[in-house]
Amino acid sequence: MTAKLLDGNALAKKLRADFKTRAEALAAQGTRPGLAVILVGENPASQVYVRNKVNACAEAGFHSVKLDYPADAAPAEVLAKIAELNADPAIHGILVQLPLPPQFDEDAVLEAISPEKDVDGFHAENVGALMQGNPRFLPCTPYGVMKLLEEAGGSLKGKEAVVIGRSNIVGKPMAMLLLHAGCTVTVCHSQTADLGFHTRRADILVAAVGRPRFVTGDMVKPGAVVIDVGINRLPAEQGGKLCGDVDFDSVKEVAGAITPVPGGVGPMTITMLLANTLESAERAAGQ
Ligand SMILES: NC(=O)C1=CN([C@@H]2O[C@H](COP(=O)(O)OP(=O)(O)OC[C@H]3O[C@@H](n4cnc5c(N)ncnc54)[C@H](OP(=O)(O)O)[C@@H]3O)[C@@H](O)[C@H]2O)C=CC1
Ligand SMILES: Nc1nc(=O)c2c([nH]1)NC[C@@H]1CN(c3ccc(C(=O)N[C@@H](CCC(=O)O)C(=O)O)cc3)C=[N+]21
Ligand SMILES: [Mg+2]
Repeated sequence: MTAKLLDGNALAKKLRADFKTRAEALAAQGTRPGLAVILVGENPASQVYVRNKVNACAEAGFHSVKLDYPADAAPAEVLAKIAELNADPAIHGILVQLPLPPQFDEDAVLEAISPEKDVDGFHAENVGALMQGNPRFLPCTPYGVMKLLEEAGGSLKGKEAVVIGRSNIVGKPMAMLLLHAGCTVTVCHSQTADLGFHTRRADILVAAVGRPRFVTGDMVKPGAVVIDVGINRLPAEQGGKLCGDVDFDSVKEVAGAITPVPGGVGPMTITMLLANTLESAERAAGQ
């Protein structure tokens, strides 16, 4: 292995210790940071992430509430709960786990969250603010990736960054943060002609594709920083393990630095959710 391992668990641990100190200080003044997580349906992967989020809150001394709804829940019921949480002074962050079941209009649900409590950064007002360069909350996964890049060291200015994926929750905000950091950014997707041409030019390569081991060593520029956002569960006959969108074994021999899965971007996503919730609580307390 030639690549340096970018350890998301270690960085998450370091940052969360600081958040805990700040949360205790704020609580001593009467404001304990509070996060509400809404989960609709029984998707087992979503249940794991939501449980991780709630546990992370408890460890950092945050207040949290987990609200579970059955897969056939009426959208009006969830929207009424969001309105209640918007008005609840003990709650500084509201997260609705995506994807939602088909009877829901996802955009309508995201717009119902108060932008001041939208710690995912998915509300249209916050997406617009990010694009204009005045972000209120940075979306957690791209924010976590920026922290990992900081840890990798070196300036981002003038670097070639290539993002594979253009979703609203990862690819697009990731490209925006890299652009603001001074990278020259290319966004690739399923219609990109000659993906390898782009990826082999990348000093920083971010894979958010949703396909196991999609990025192989031959697609990577020697010395590049490779960030694996993908979370894929392999079928039972292949061991049932989690794996990323990057073929770790071949890419680690070419890249200069690489994130593992698990233990890379995933724990940093949860960490930046805590960061945003704390920030929101500090704003609510007038700090
Ligand atoms: N670690 C974490 O904290 C998080 C991890 N994830 C994981 O990250 C991955 C991506 O998530 P998300 O963005 O929501 O996924 P989406 O399915 O919404 O987006 C995937 C993107 O990959 C593109 N794509 C698909 N196939 C190809 C291909 N053959 N060549 C080039 N591009 C392709 C799609 O292109 P097109 O737009 O043309 O369809 C799309 O833009 C998933 O594995 C997900 O589980 C997601 C969120 C947080
Ligand atoms: N409104 C909303 N906000 C999100 O931030 C959001 C979402 N919906 N829907 C789904 C994706 C996915 N996501 C992950 C978070 C943590 C891990 C994580 O902790 N991963 C661990 C392993 C977890 C495991 O063992 O399964 C790791 O990579 O080490 C993974 C994925 C947040 N998402
Ligand atoms: Mg999607």
